Amino acid sequence: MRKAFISPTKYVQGEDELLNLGYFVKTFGDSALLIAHPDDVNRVKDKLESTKSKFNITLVESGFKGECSREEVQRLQLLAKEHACSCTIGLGGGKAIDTAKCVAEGEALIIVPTIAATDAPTSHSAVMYTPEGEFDDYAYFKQSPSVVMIDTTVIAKAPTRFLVAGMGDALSTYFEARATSRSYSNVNAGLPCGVREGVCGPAKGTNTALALAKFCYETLLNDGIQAKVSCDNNLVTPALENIVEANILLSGLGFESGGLAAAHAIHNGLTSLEGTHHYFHGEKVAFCTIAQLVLENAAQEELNEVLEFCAAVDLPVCLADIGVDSYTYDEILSVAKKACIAEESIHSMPFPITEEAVAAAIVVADQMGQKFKASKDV
Ligand SMILES: NC(=O)c1ccc[n+]([C@@H]2O[C@H](COP(=O)([O-])OP(=O)(O)OC[C@H]3O[C@@H](n4cnc5c(N)ncnc54)[C@H](O)[C@@H]3O)[C@@H](O)[C@H]2O)c1
Ligand SMILES: [Zn+2]
Repeated sequence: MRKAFISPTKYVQGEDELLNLGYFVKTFGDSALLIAHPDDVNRVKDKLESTKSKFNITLVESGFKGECSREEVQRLQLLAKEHACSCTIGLGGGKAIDTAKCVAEGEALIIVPTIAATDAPTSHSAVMYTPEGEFDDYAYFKQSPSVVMIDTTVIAKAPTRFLVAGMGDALSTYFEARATSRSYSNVNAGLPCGVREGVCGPAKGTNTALALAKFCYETLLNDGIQAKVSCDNNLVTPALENIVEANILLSGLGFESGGLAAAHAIHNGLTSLEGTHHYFHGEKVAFCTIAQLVLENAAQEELNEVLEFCAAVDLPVCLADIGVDSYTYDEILSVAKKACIAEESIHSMPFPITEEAVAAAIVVADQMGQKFKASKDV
């Protein structure tokens, strides 16, 4: 059986790690294109100035506009060429990071997340949008980033809601990898080699990736609550460090090499409900994890464990928690239809999928979440 595993060449995290950025730039040359929103640059301005002068490098600021679109990628690639930059840096949230991946096209790329809200940093893929923010396409590159470096002091100072959303994204990782492994479905780590070009065929997940995904879930249960309190107080603690690692490294390796299944497909389906648009990716994924557990009729004990965790760290457990206060069955069926299109990862579940079964799982997950909340209120 053909299996694949993919990861960044180097992952490093620590307090004030940003001060070492110049060292990593220097391994490629003397200058880097800095893809970052001006607000995010300002947040870490002192550290950037310090590393620039210590390592004698130039950072070409790009005024990133905030969306990973074809137009923005083209503009930034021209800028990199004009300034003959030796490498690309993506600094900020998932959108700046994905844009940097598109600009670098798998070469000489340093990723510096300033929030731990998604598992985008380590992956060799990017999600592209139109300049207006509508989904456009997925892009896959020949390699993952060369370096992923995380300054935990910066993450601890960012609003806690980002860290908690990252826990929501990481929450689905084990359950989706487990489903993918049970169905022997293909994983993203096998892309783009083969599948698109027809060269060497798709690949299944490794035992390694499944073990990392499981450890990701265990870390959330062990350290999630304390990490949230640490972030509320802008402090770095071992628990916060463990959660940063879980949200970014374990979840990133887990989803790319372990596989996605129902939770992320239902998340994509939910974009058809306007109310959800104001919520973060990971917040929606948390509810969708509950929906996947209902869809696969997971043990009640497991469902309760996930509900307890979500409630403890303030992640959504029902549709009202992600902006959907009321709905009709037809609206939920249209979410399910979108989640079930042929290309979606929901077909990695280890049993045949119907739109009606998915709609039922969403409604029942919502009811379970509401009941759980009500039981906590009394
Ligand atoms: N490629 C992948 O593998 C992958 C995986 C998951 C998500 N994604 C993509 O990631 C994107 C979502 O990422 P996101 O949730 O990080 O959103 P985002 O990139 O839009 O960032 C959210 C906001 O936080 C701000 N920000 C960054 N650092 C900050 C800090 N320290 N303090 C305060 N604010 C700060 C950003 O400027 C931005 O305004 C989506 O486009 C999604 O498709 C990609
Ligand atoms: Zn995700």
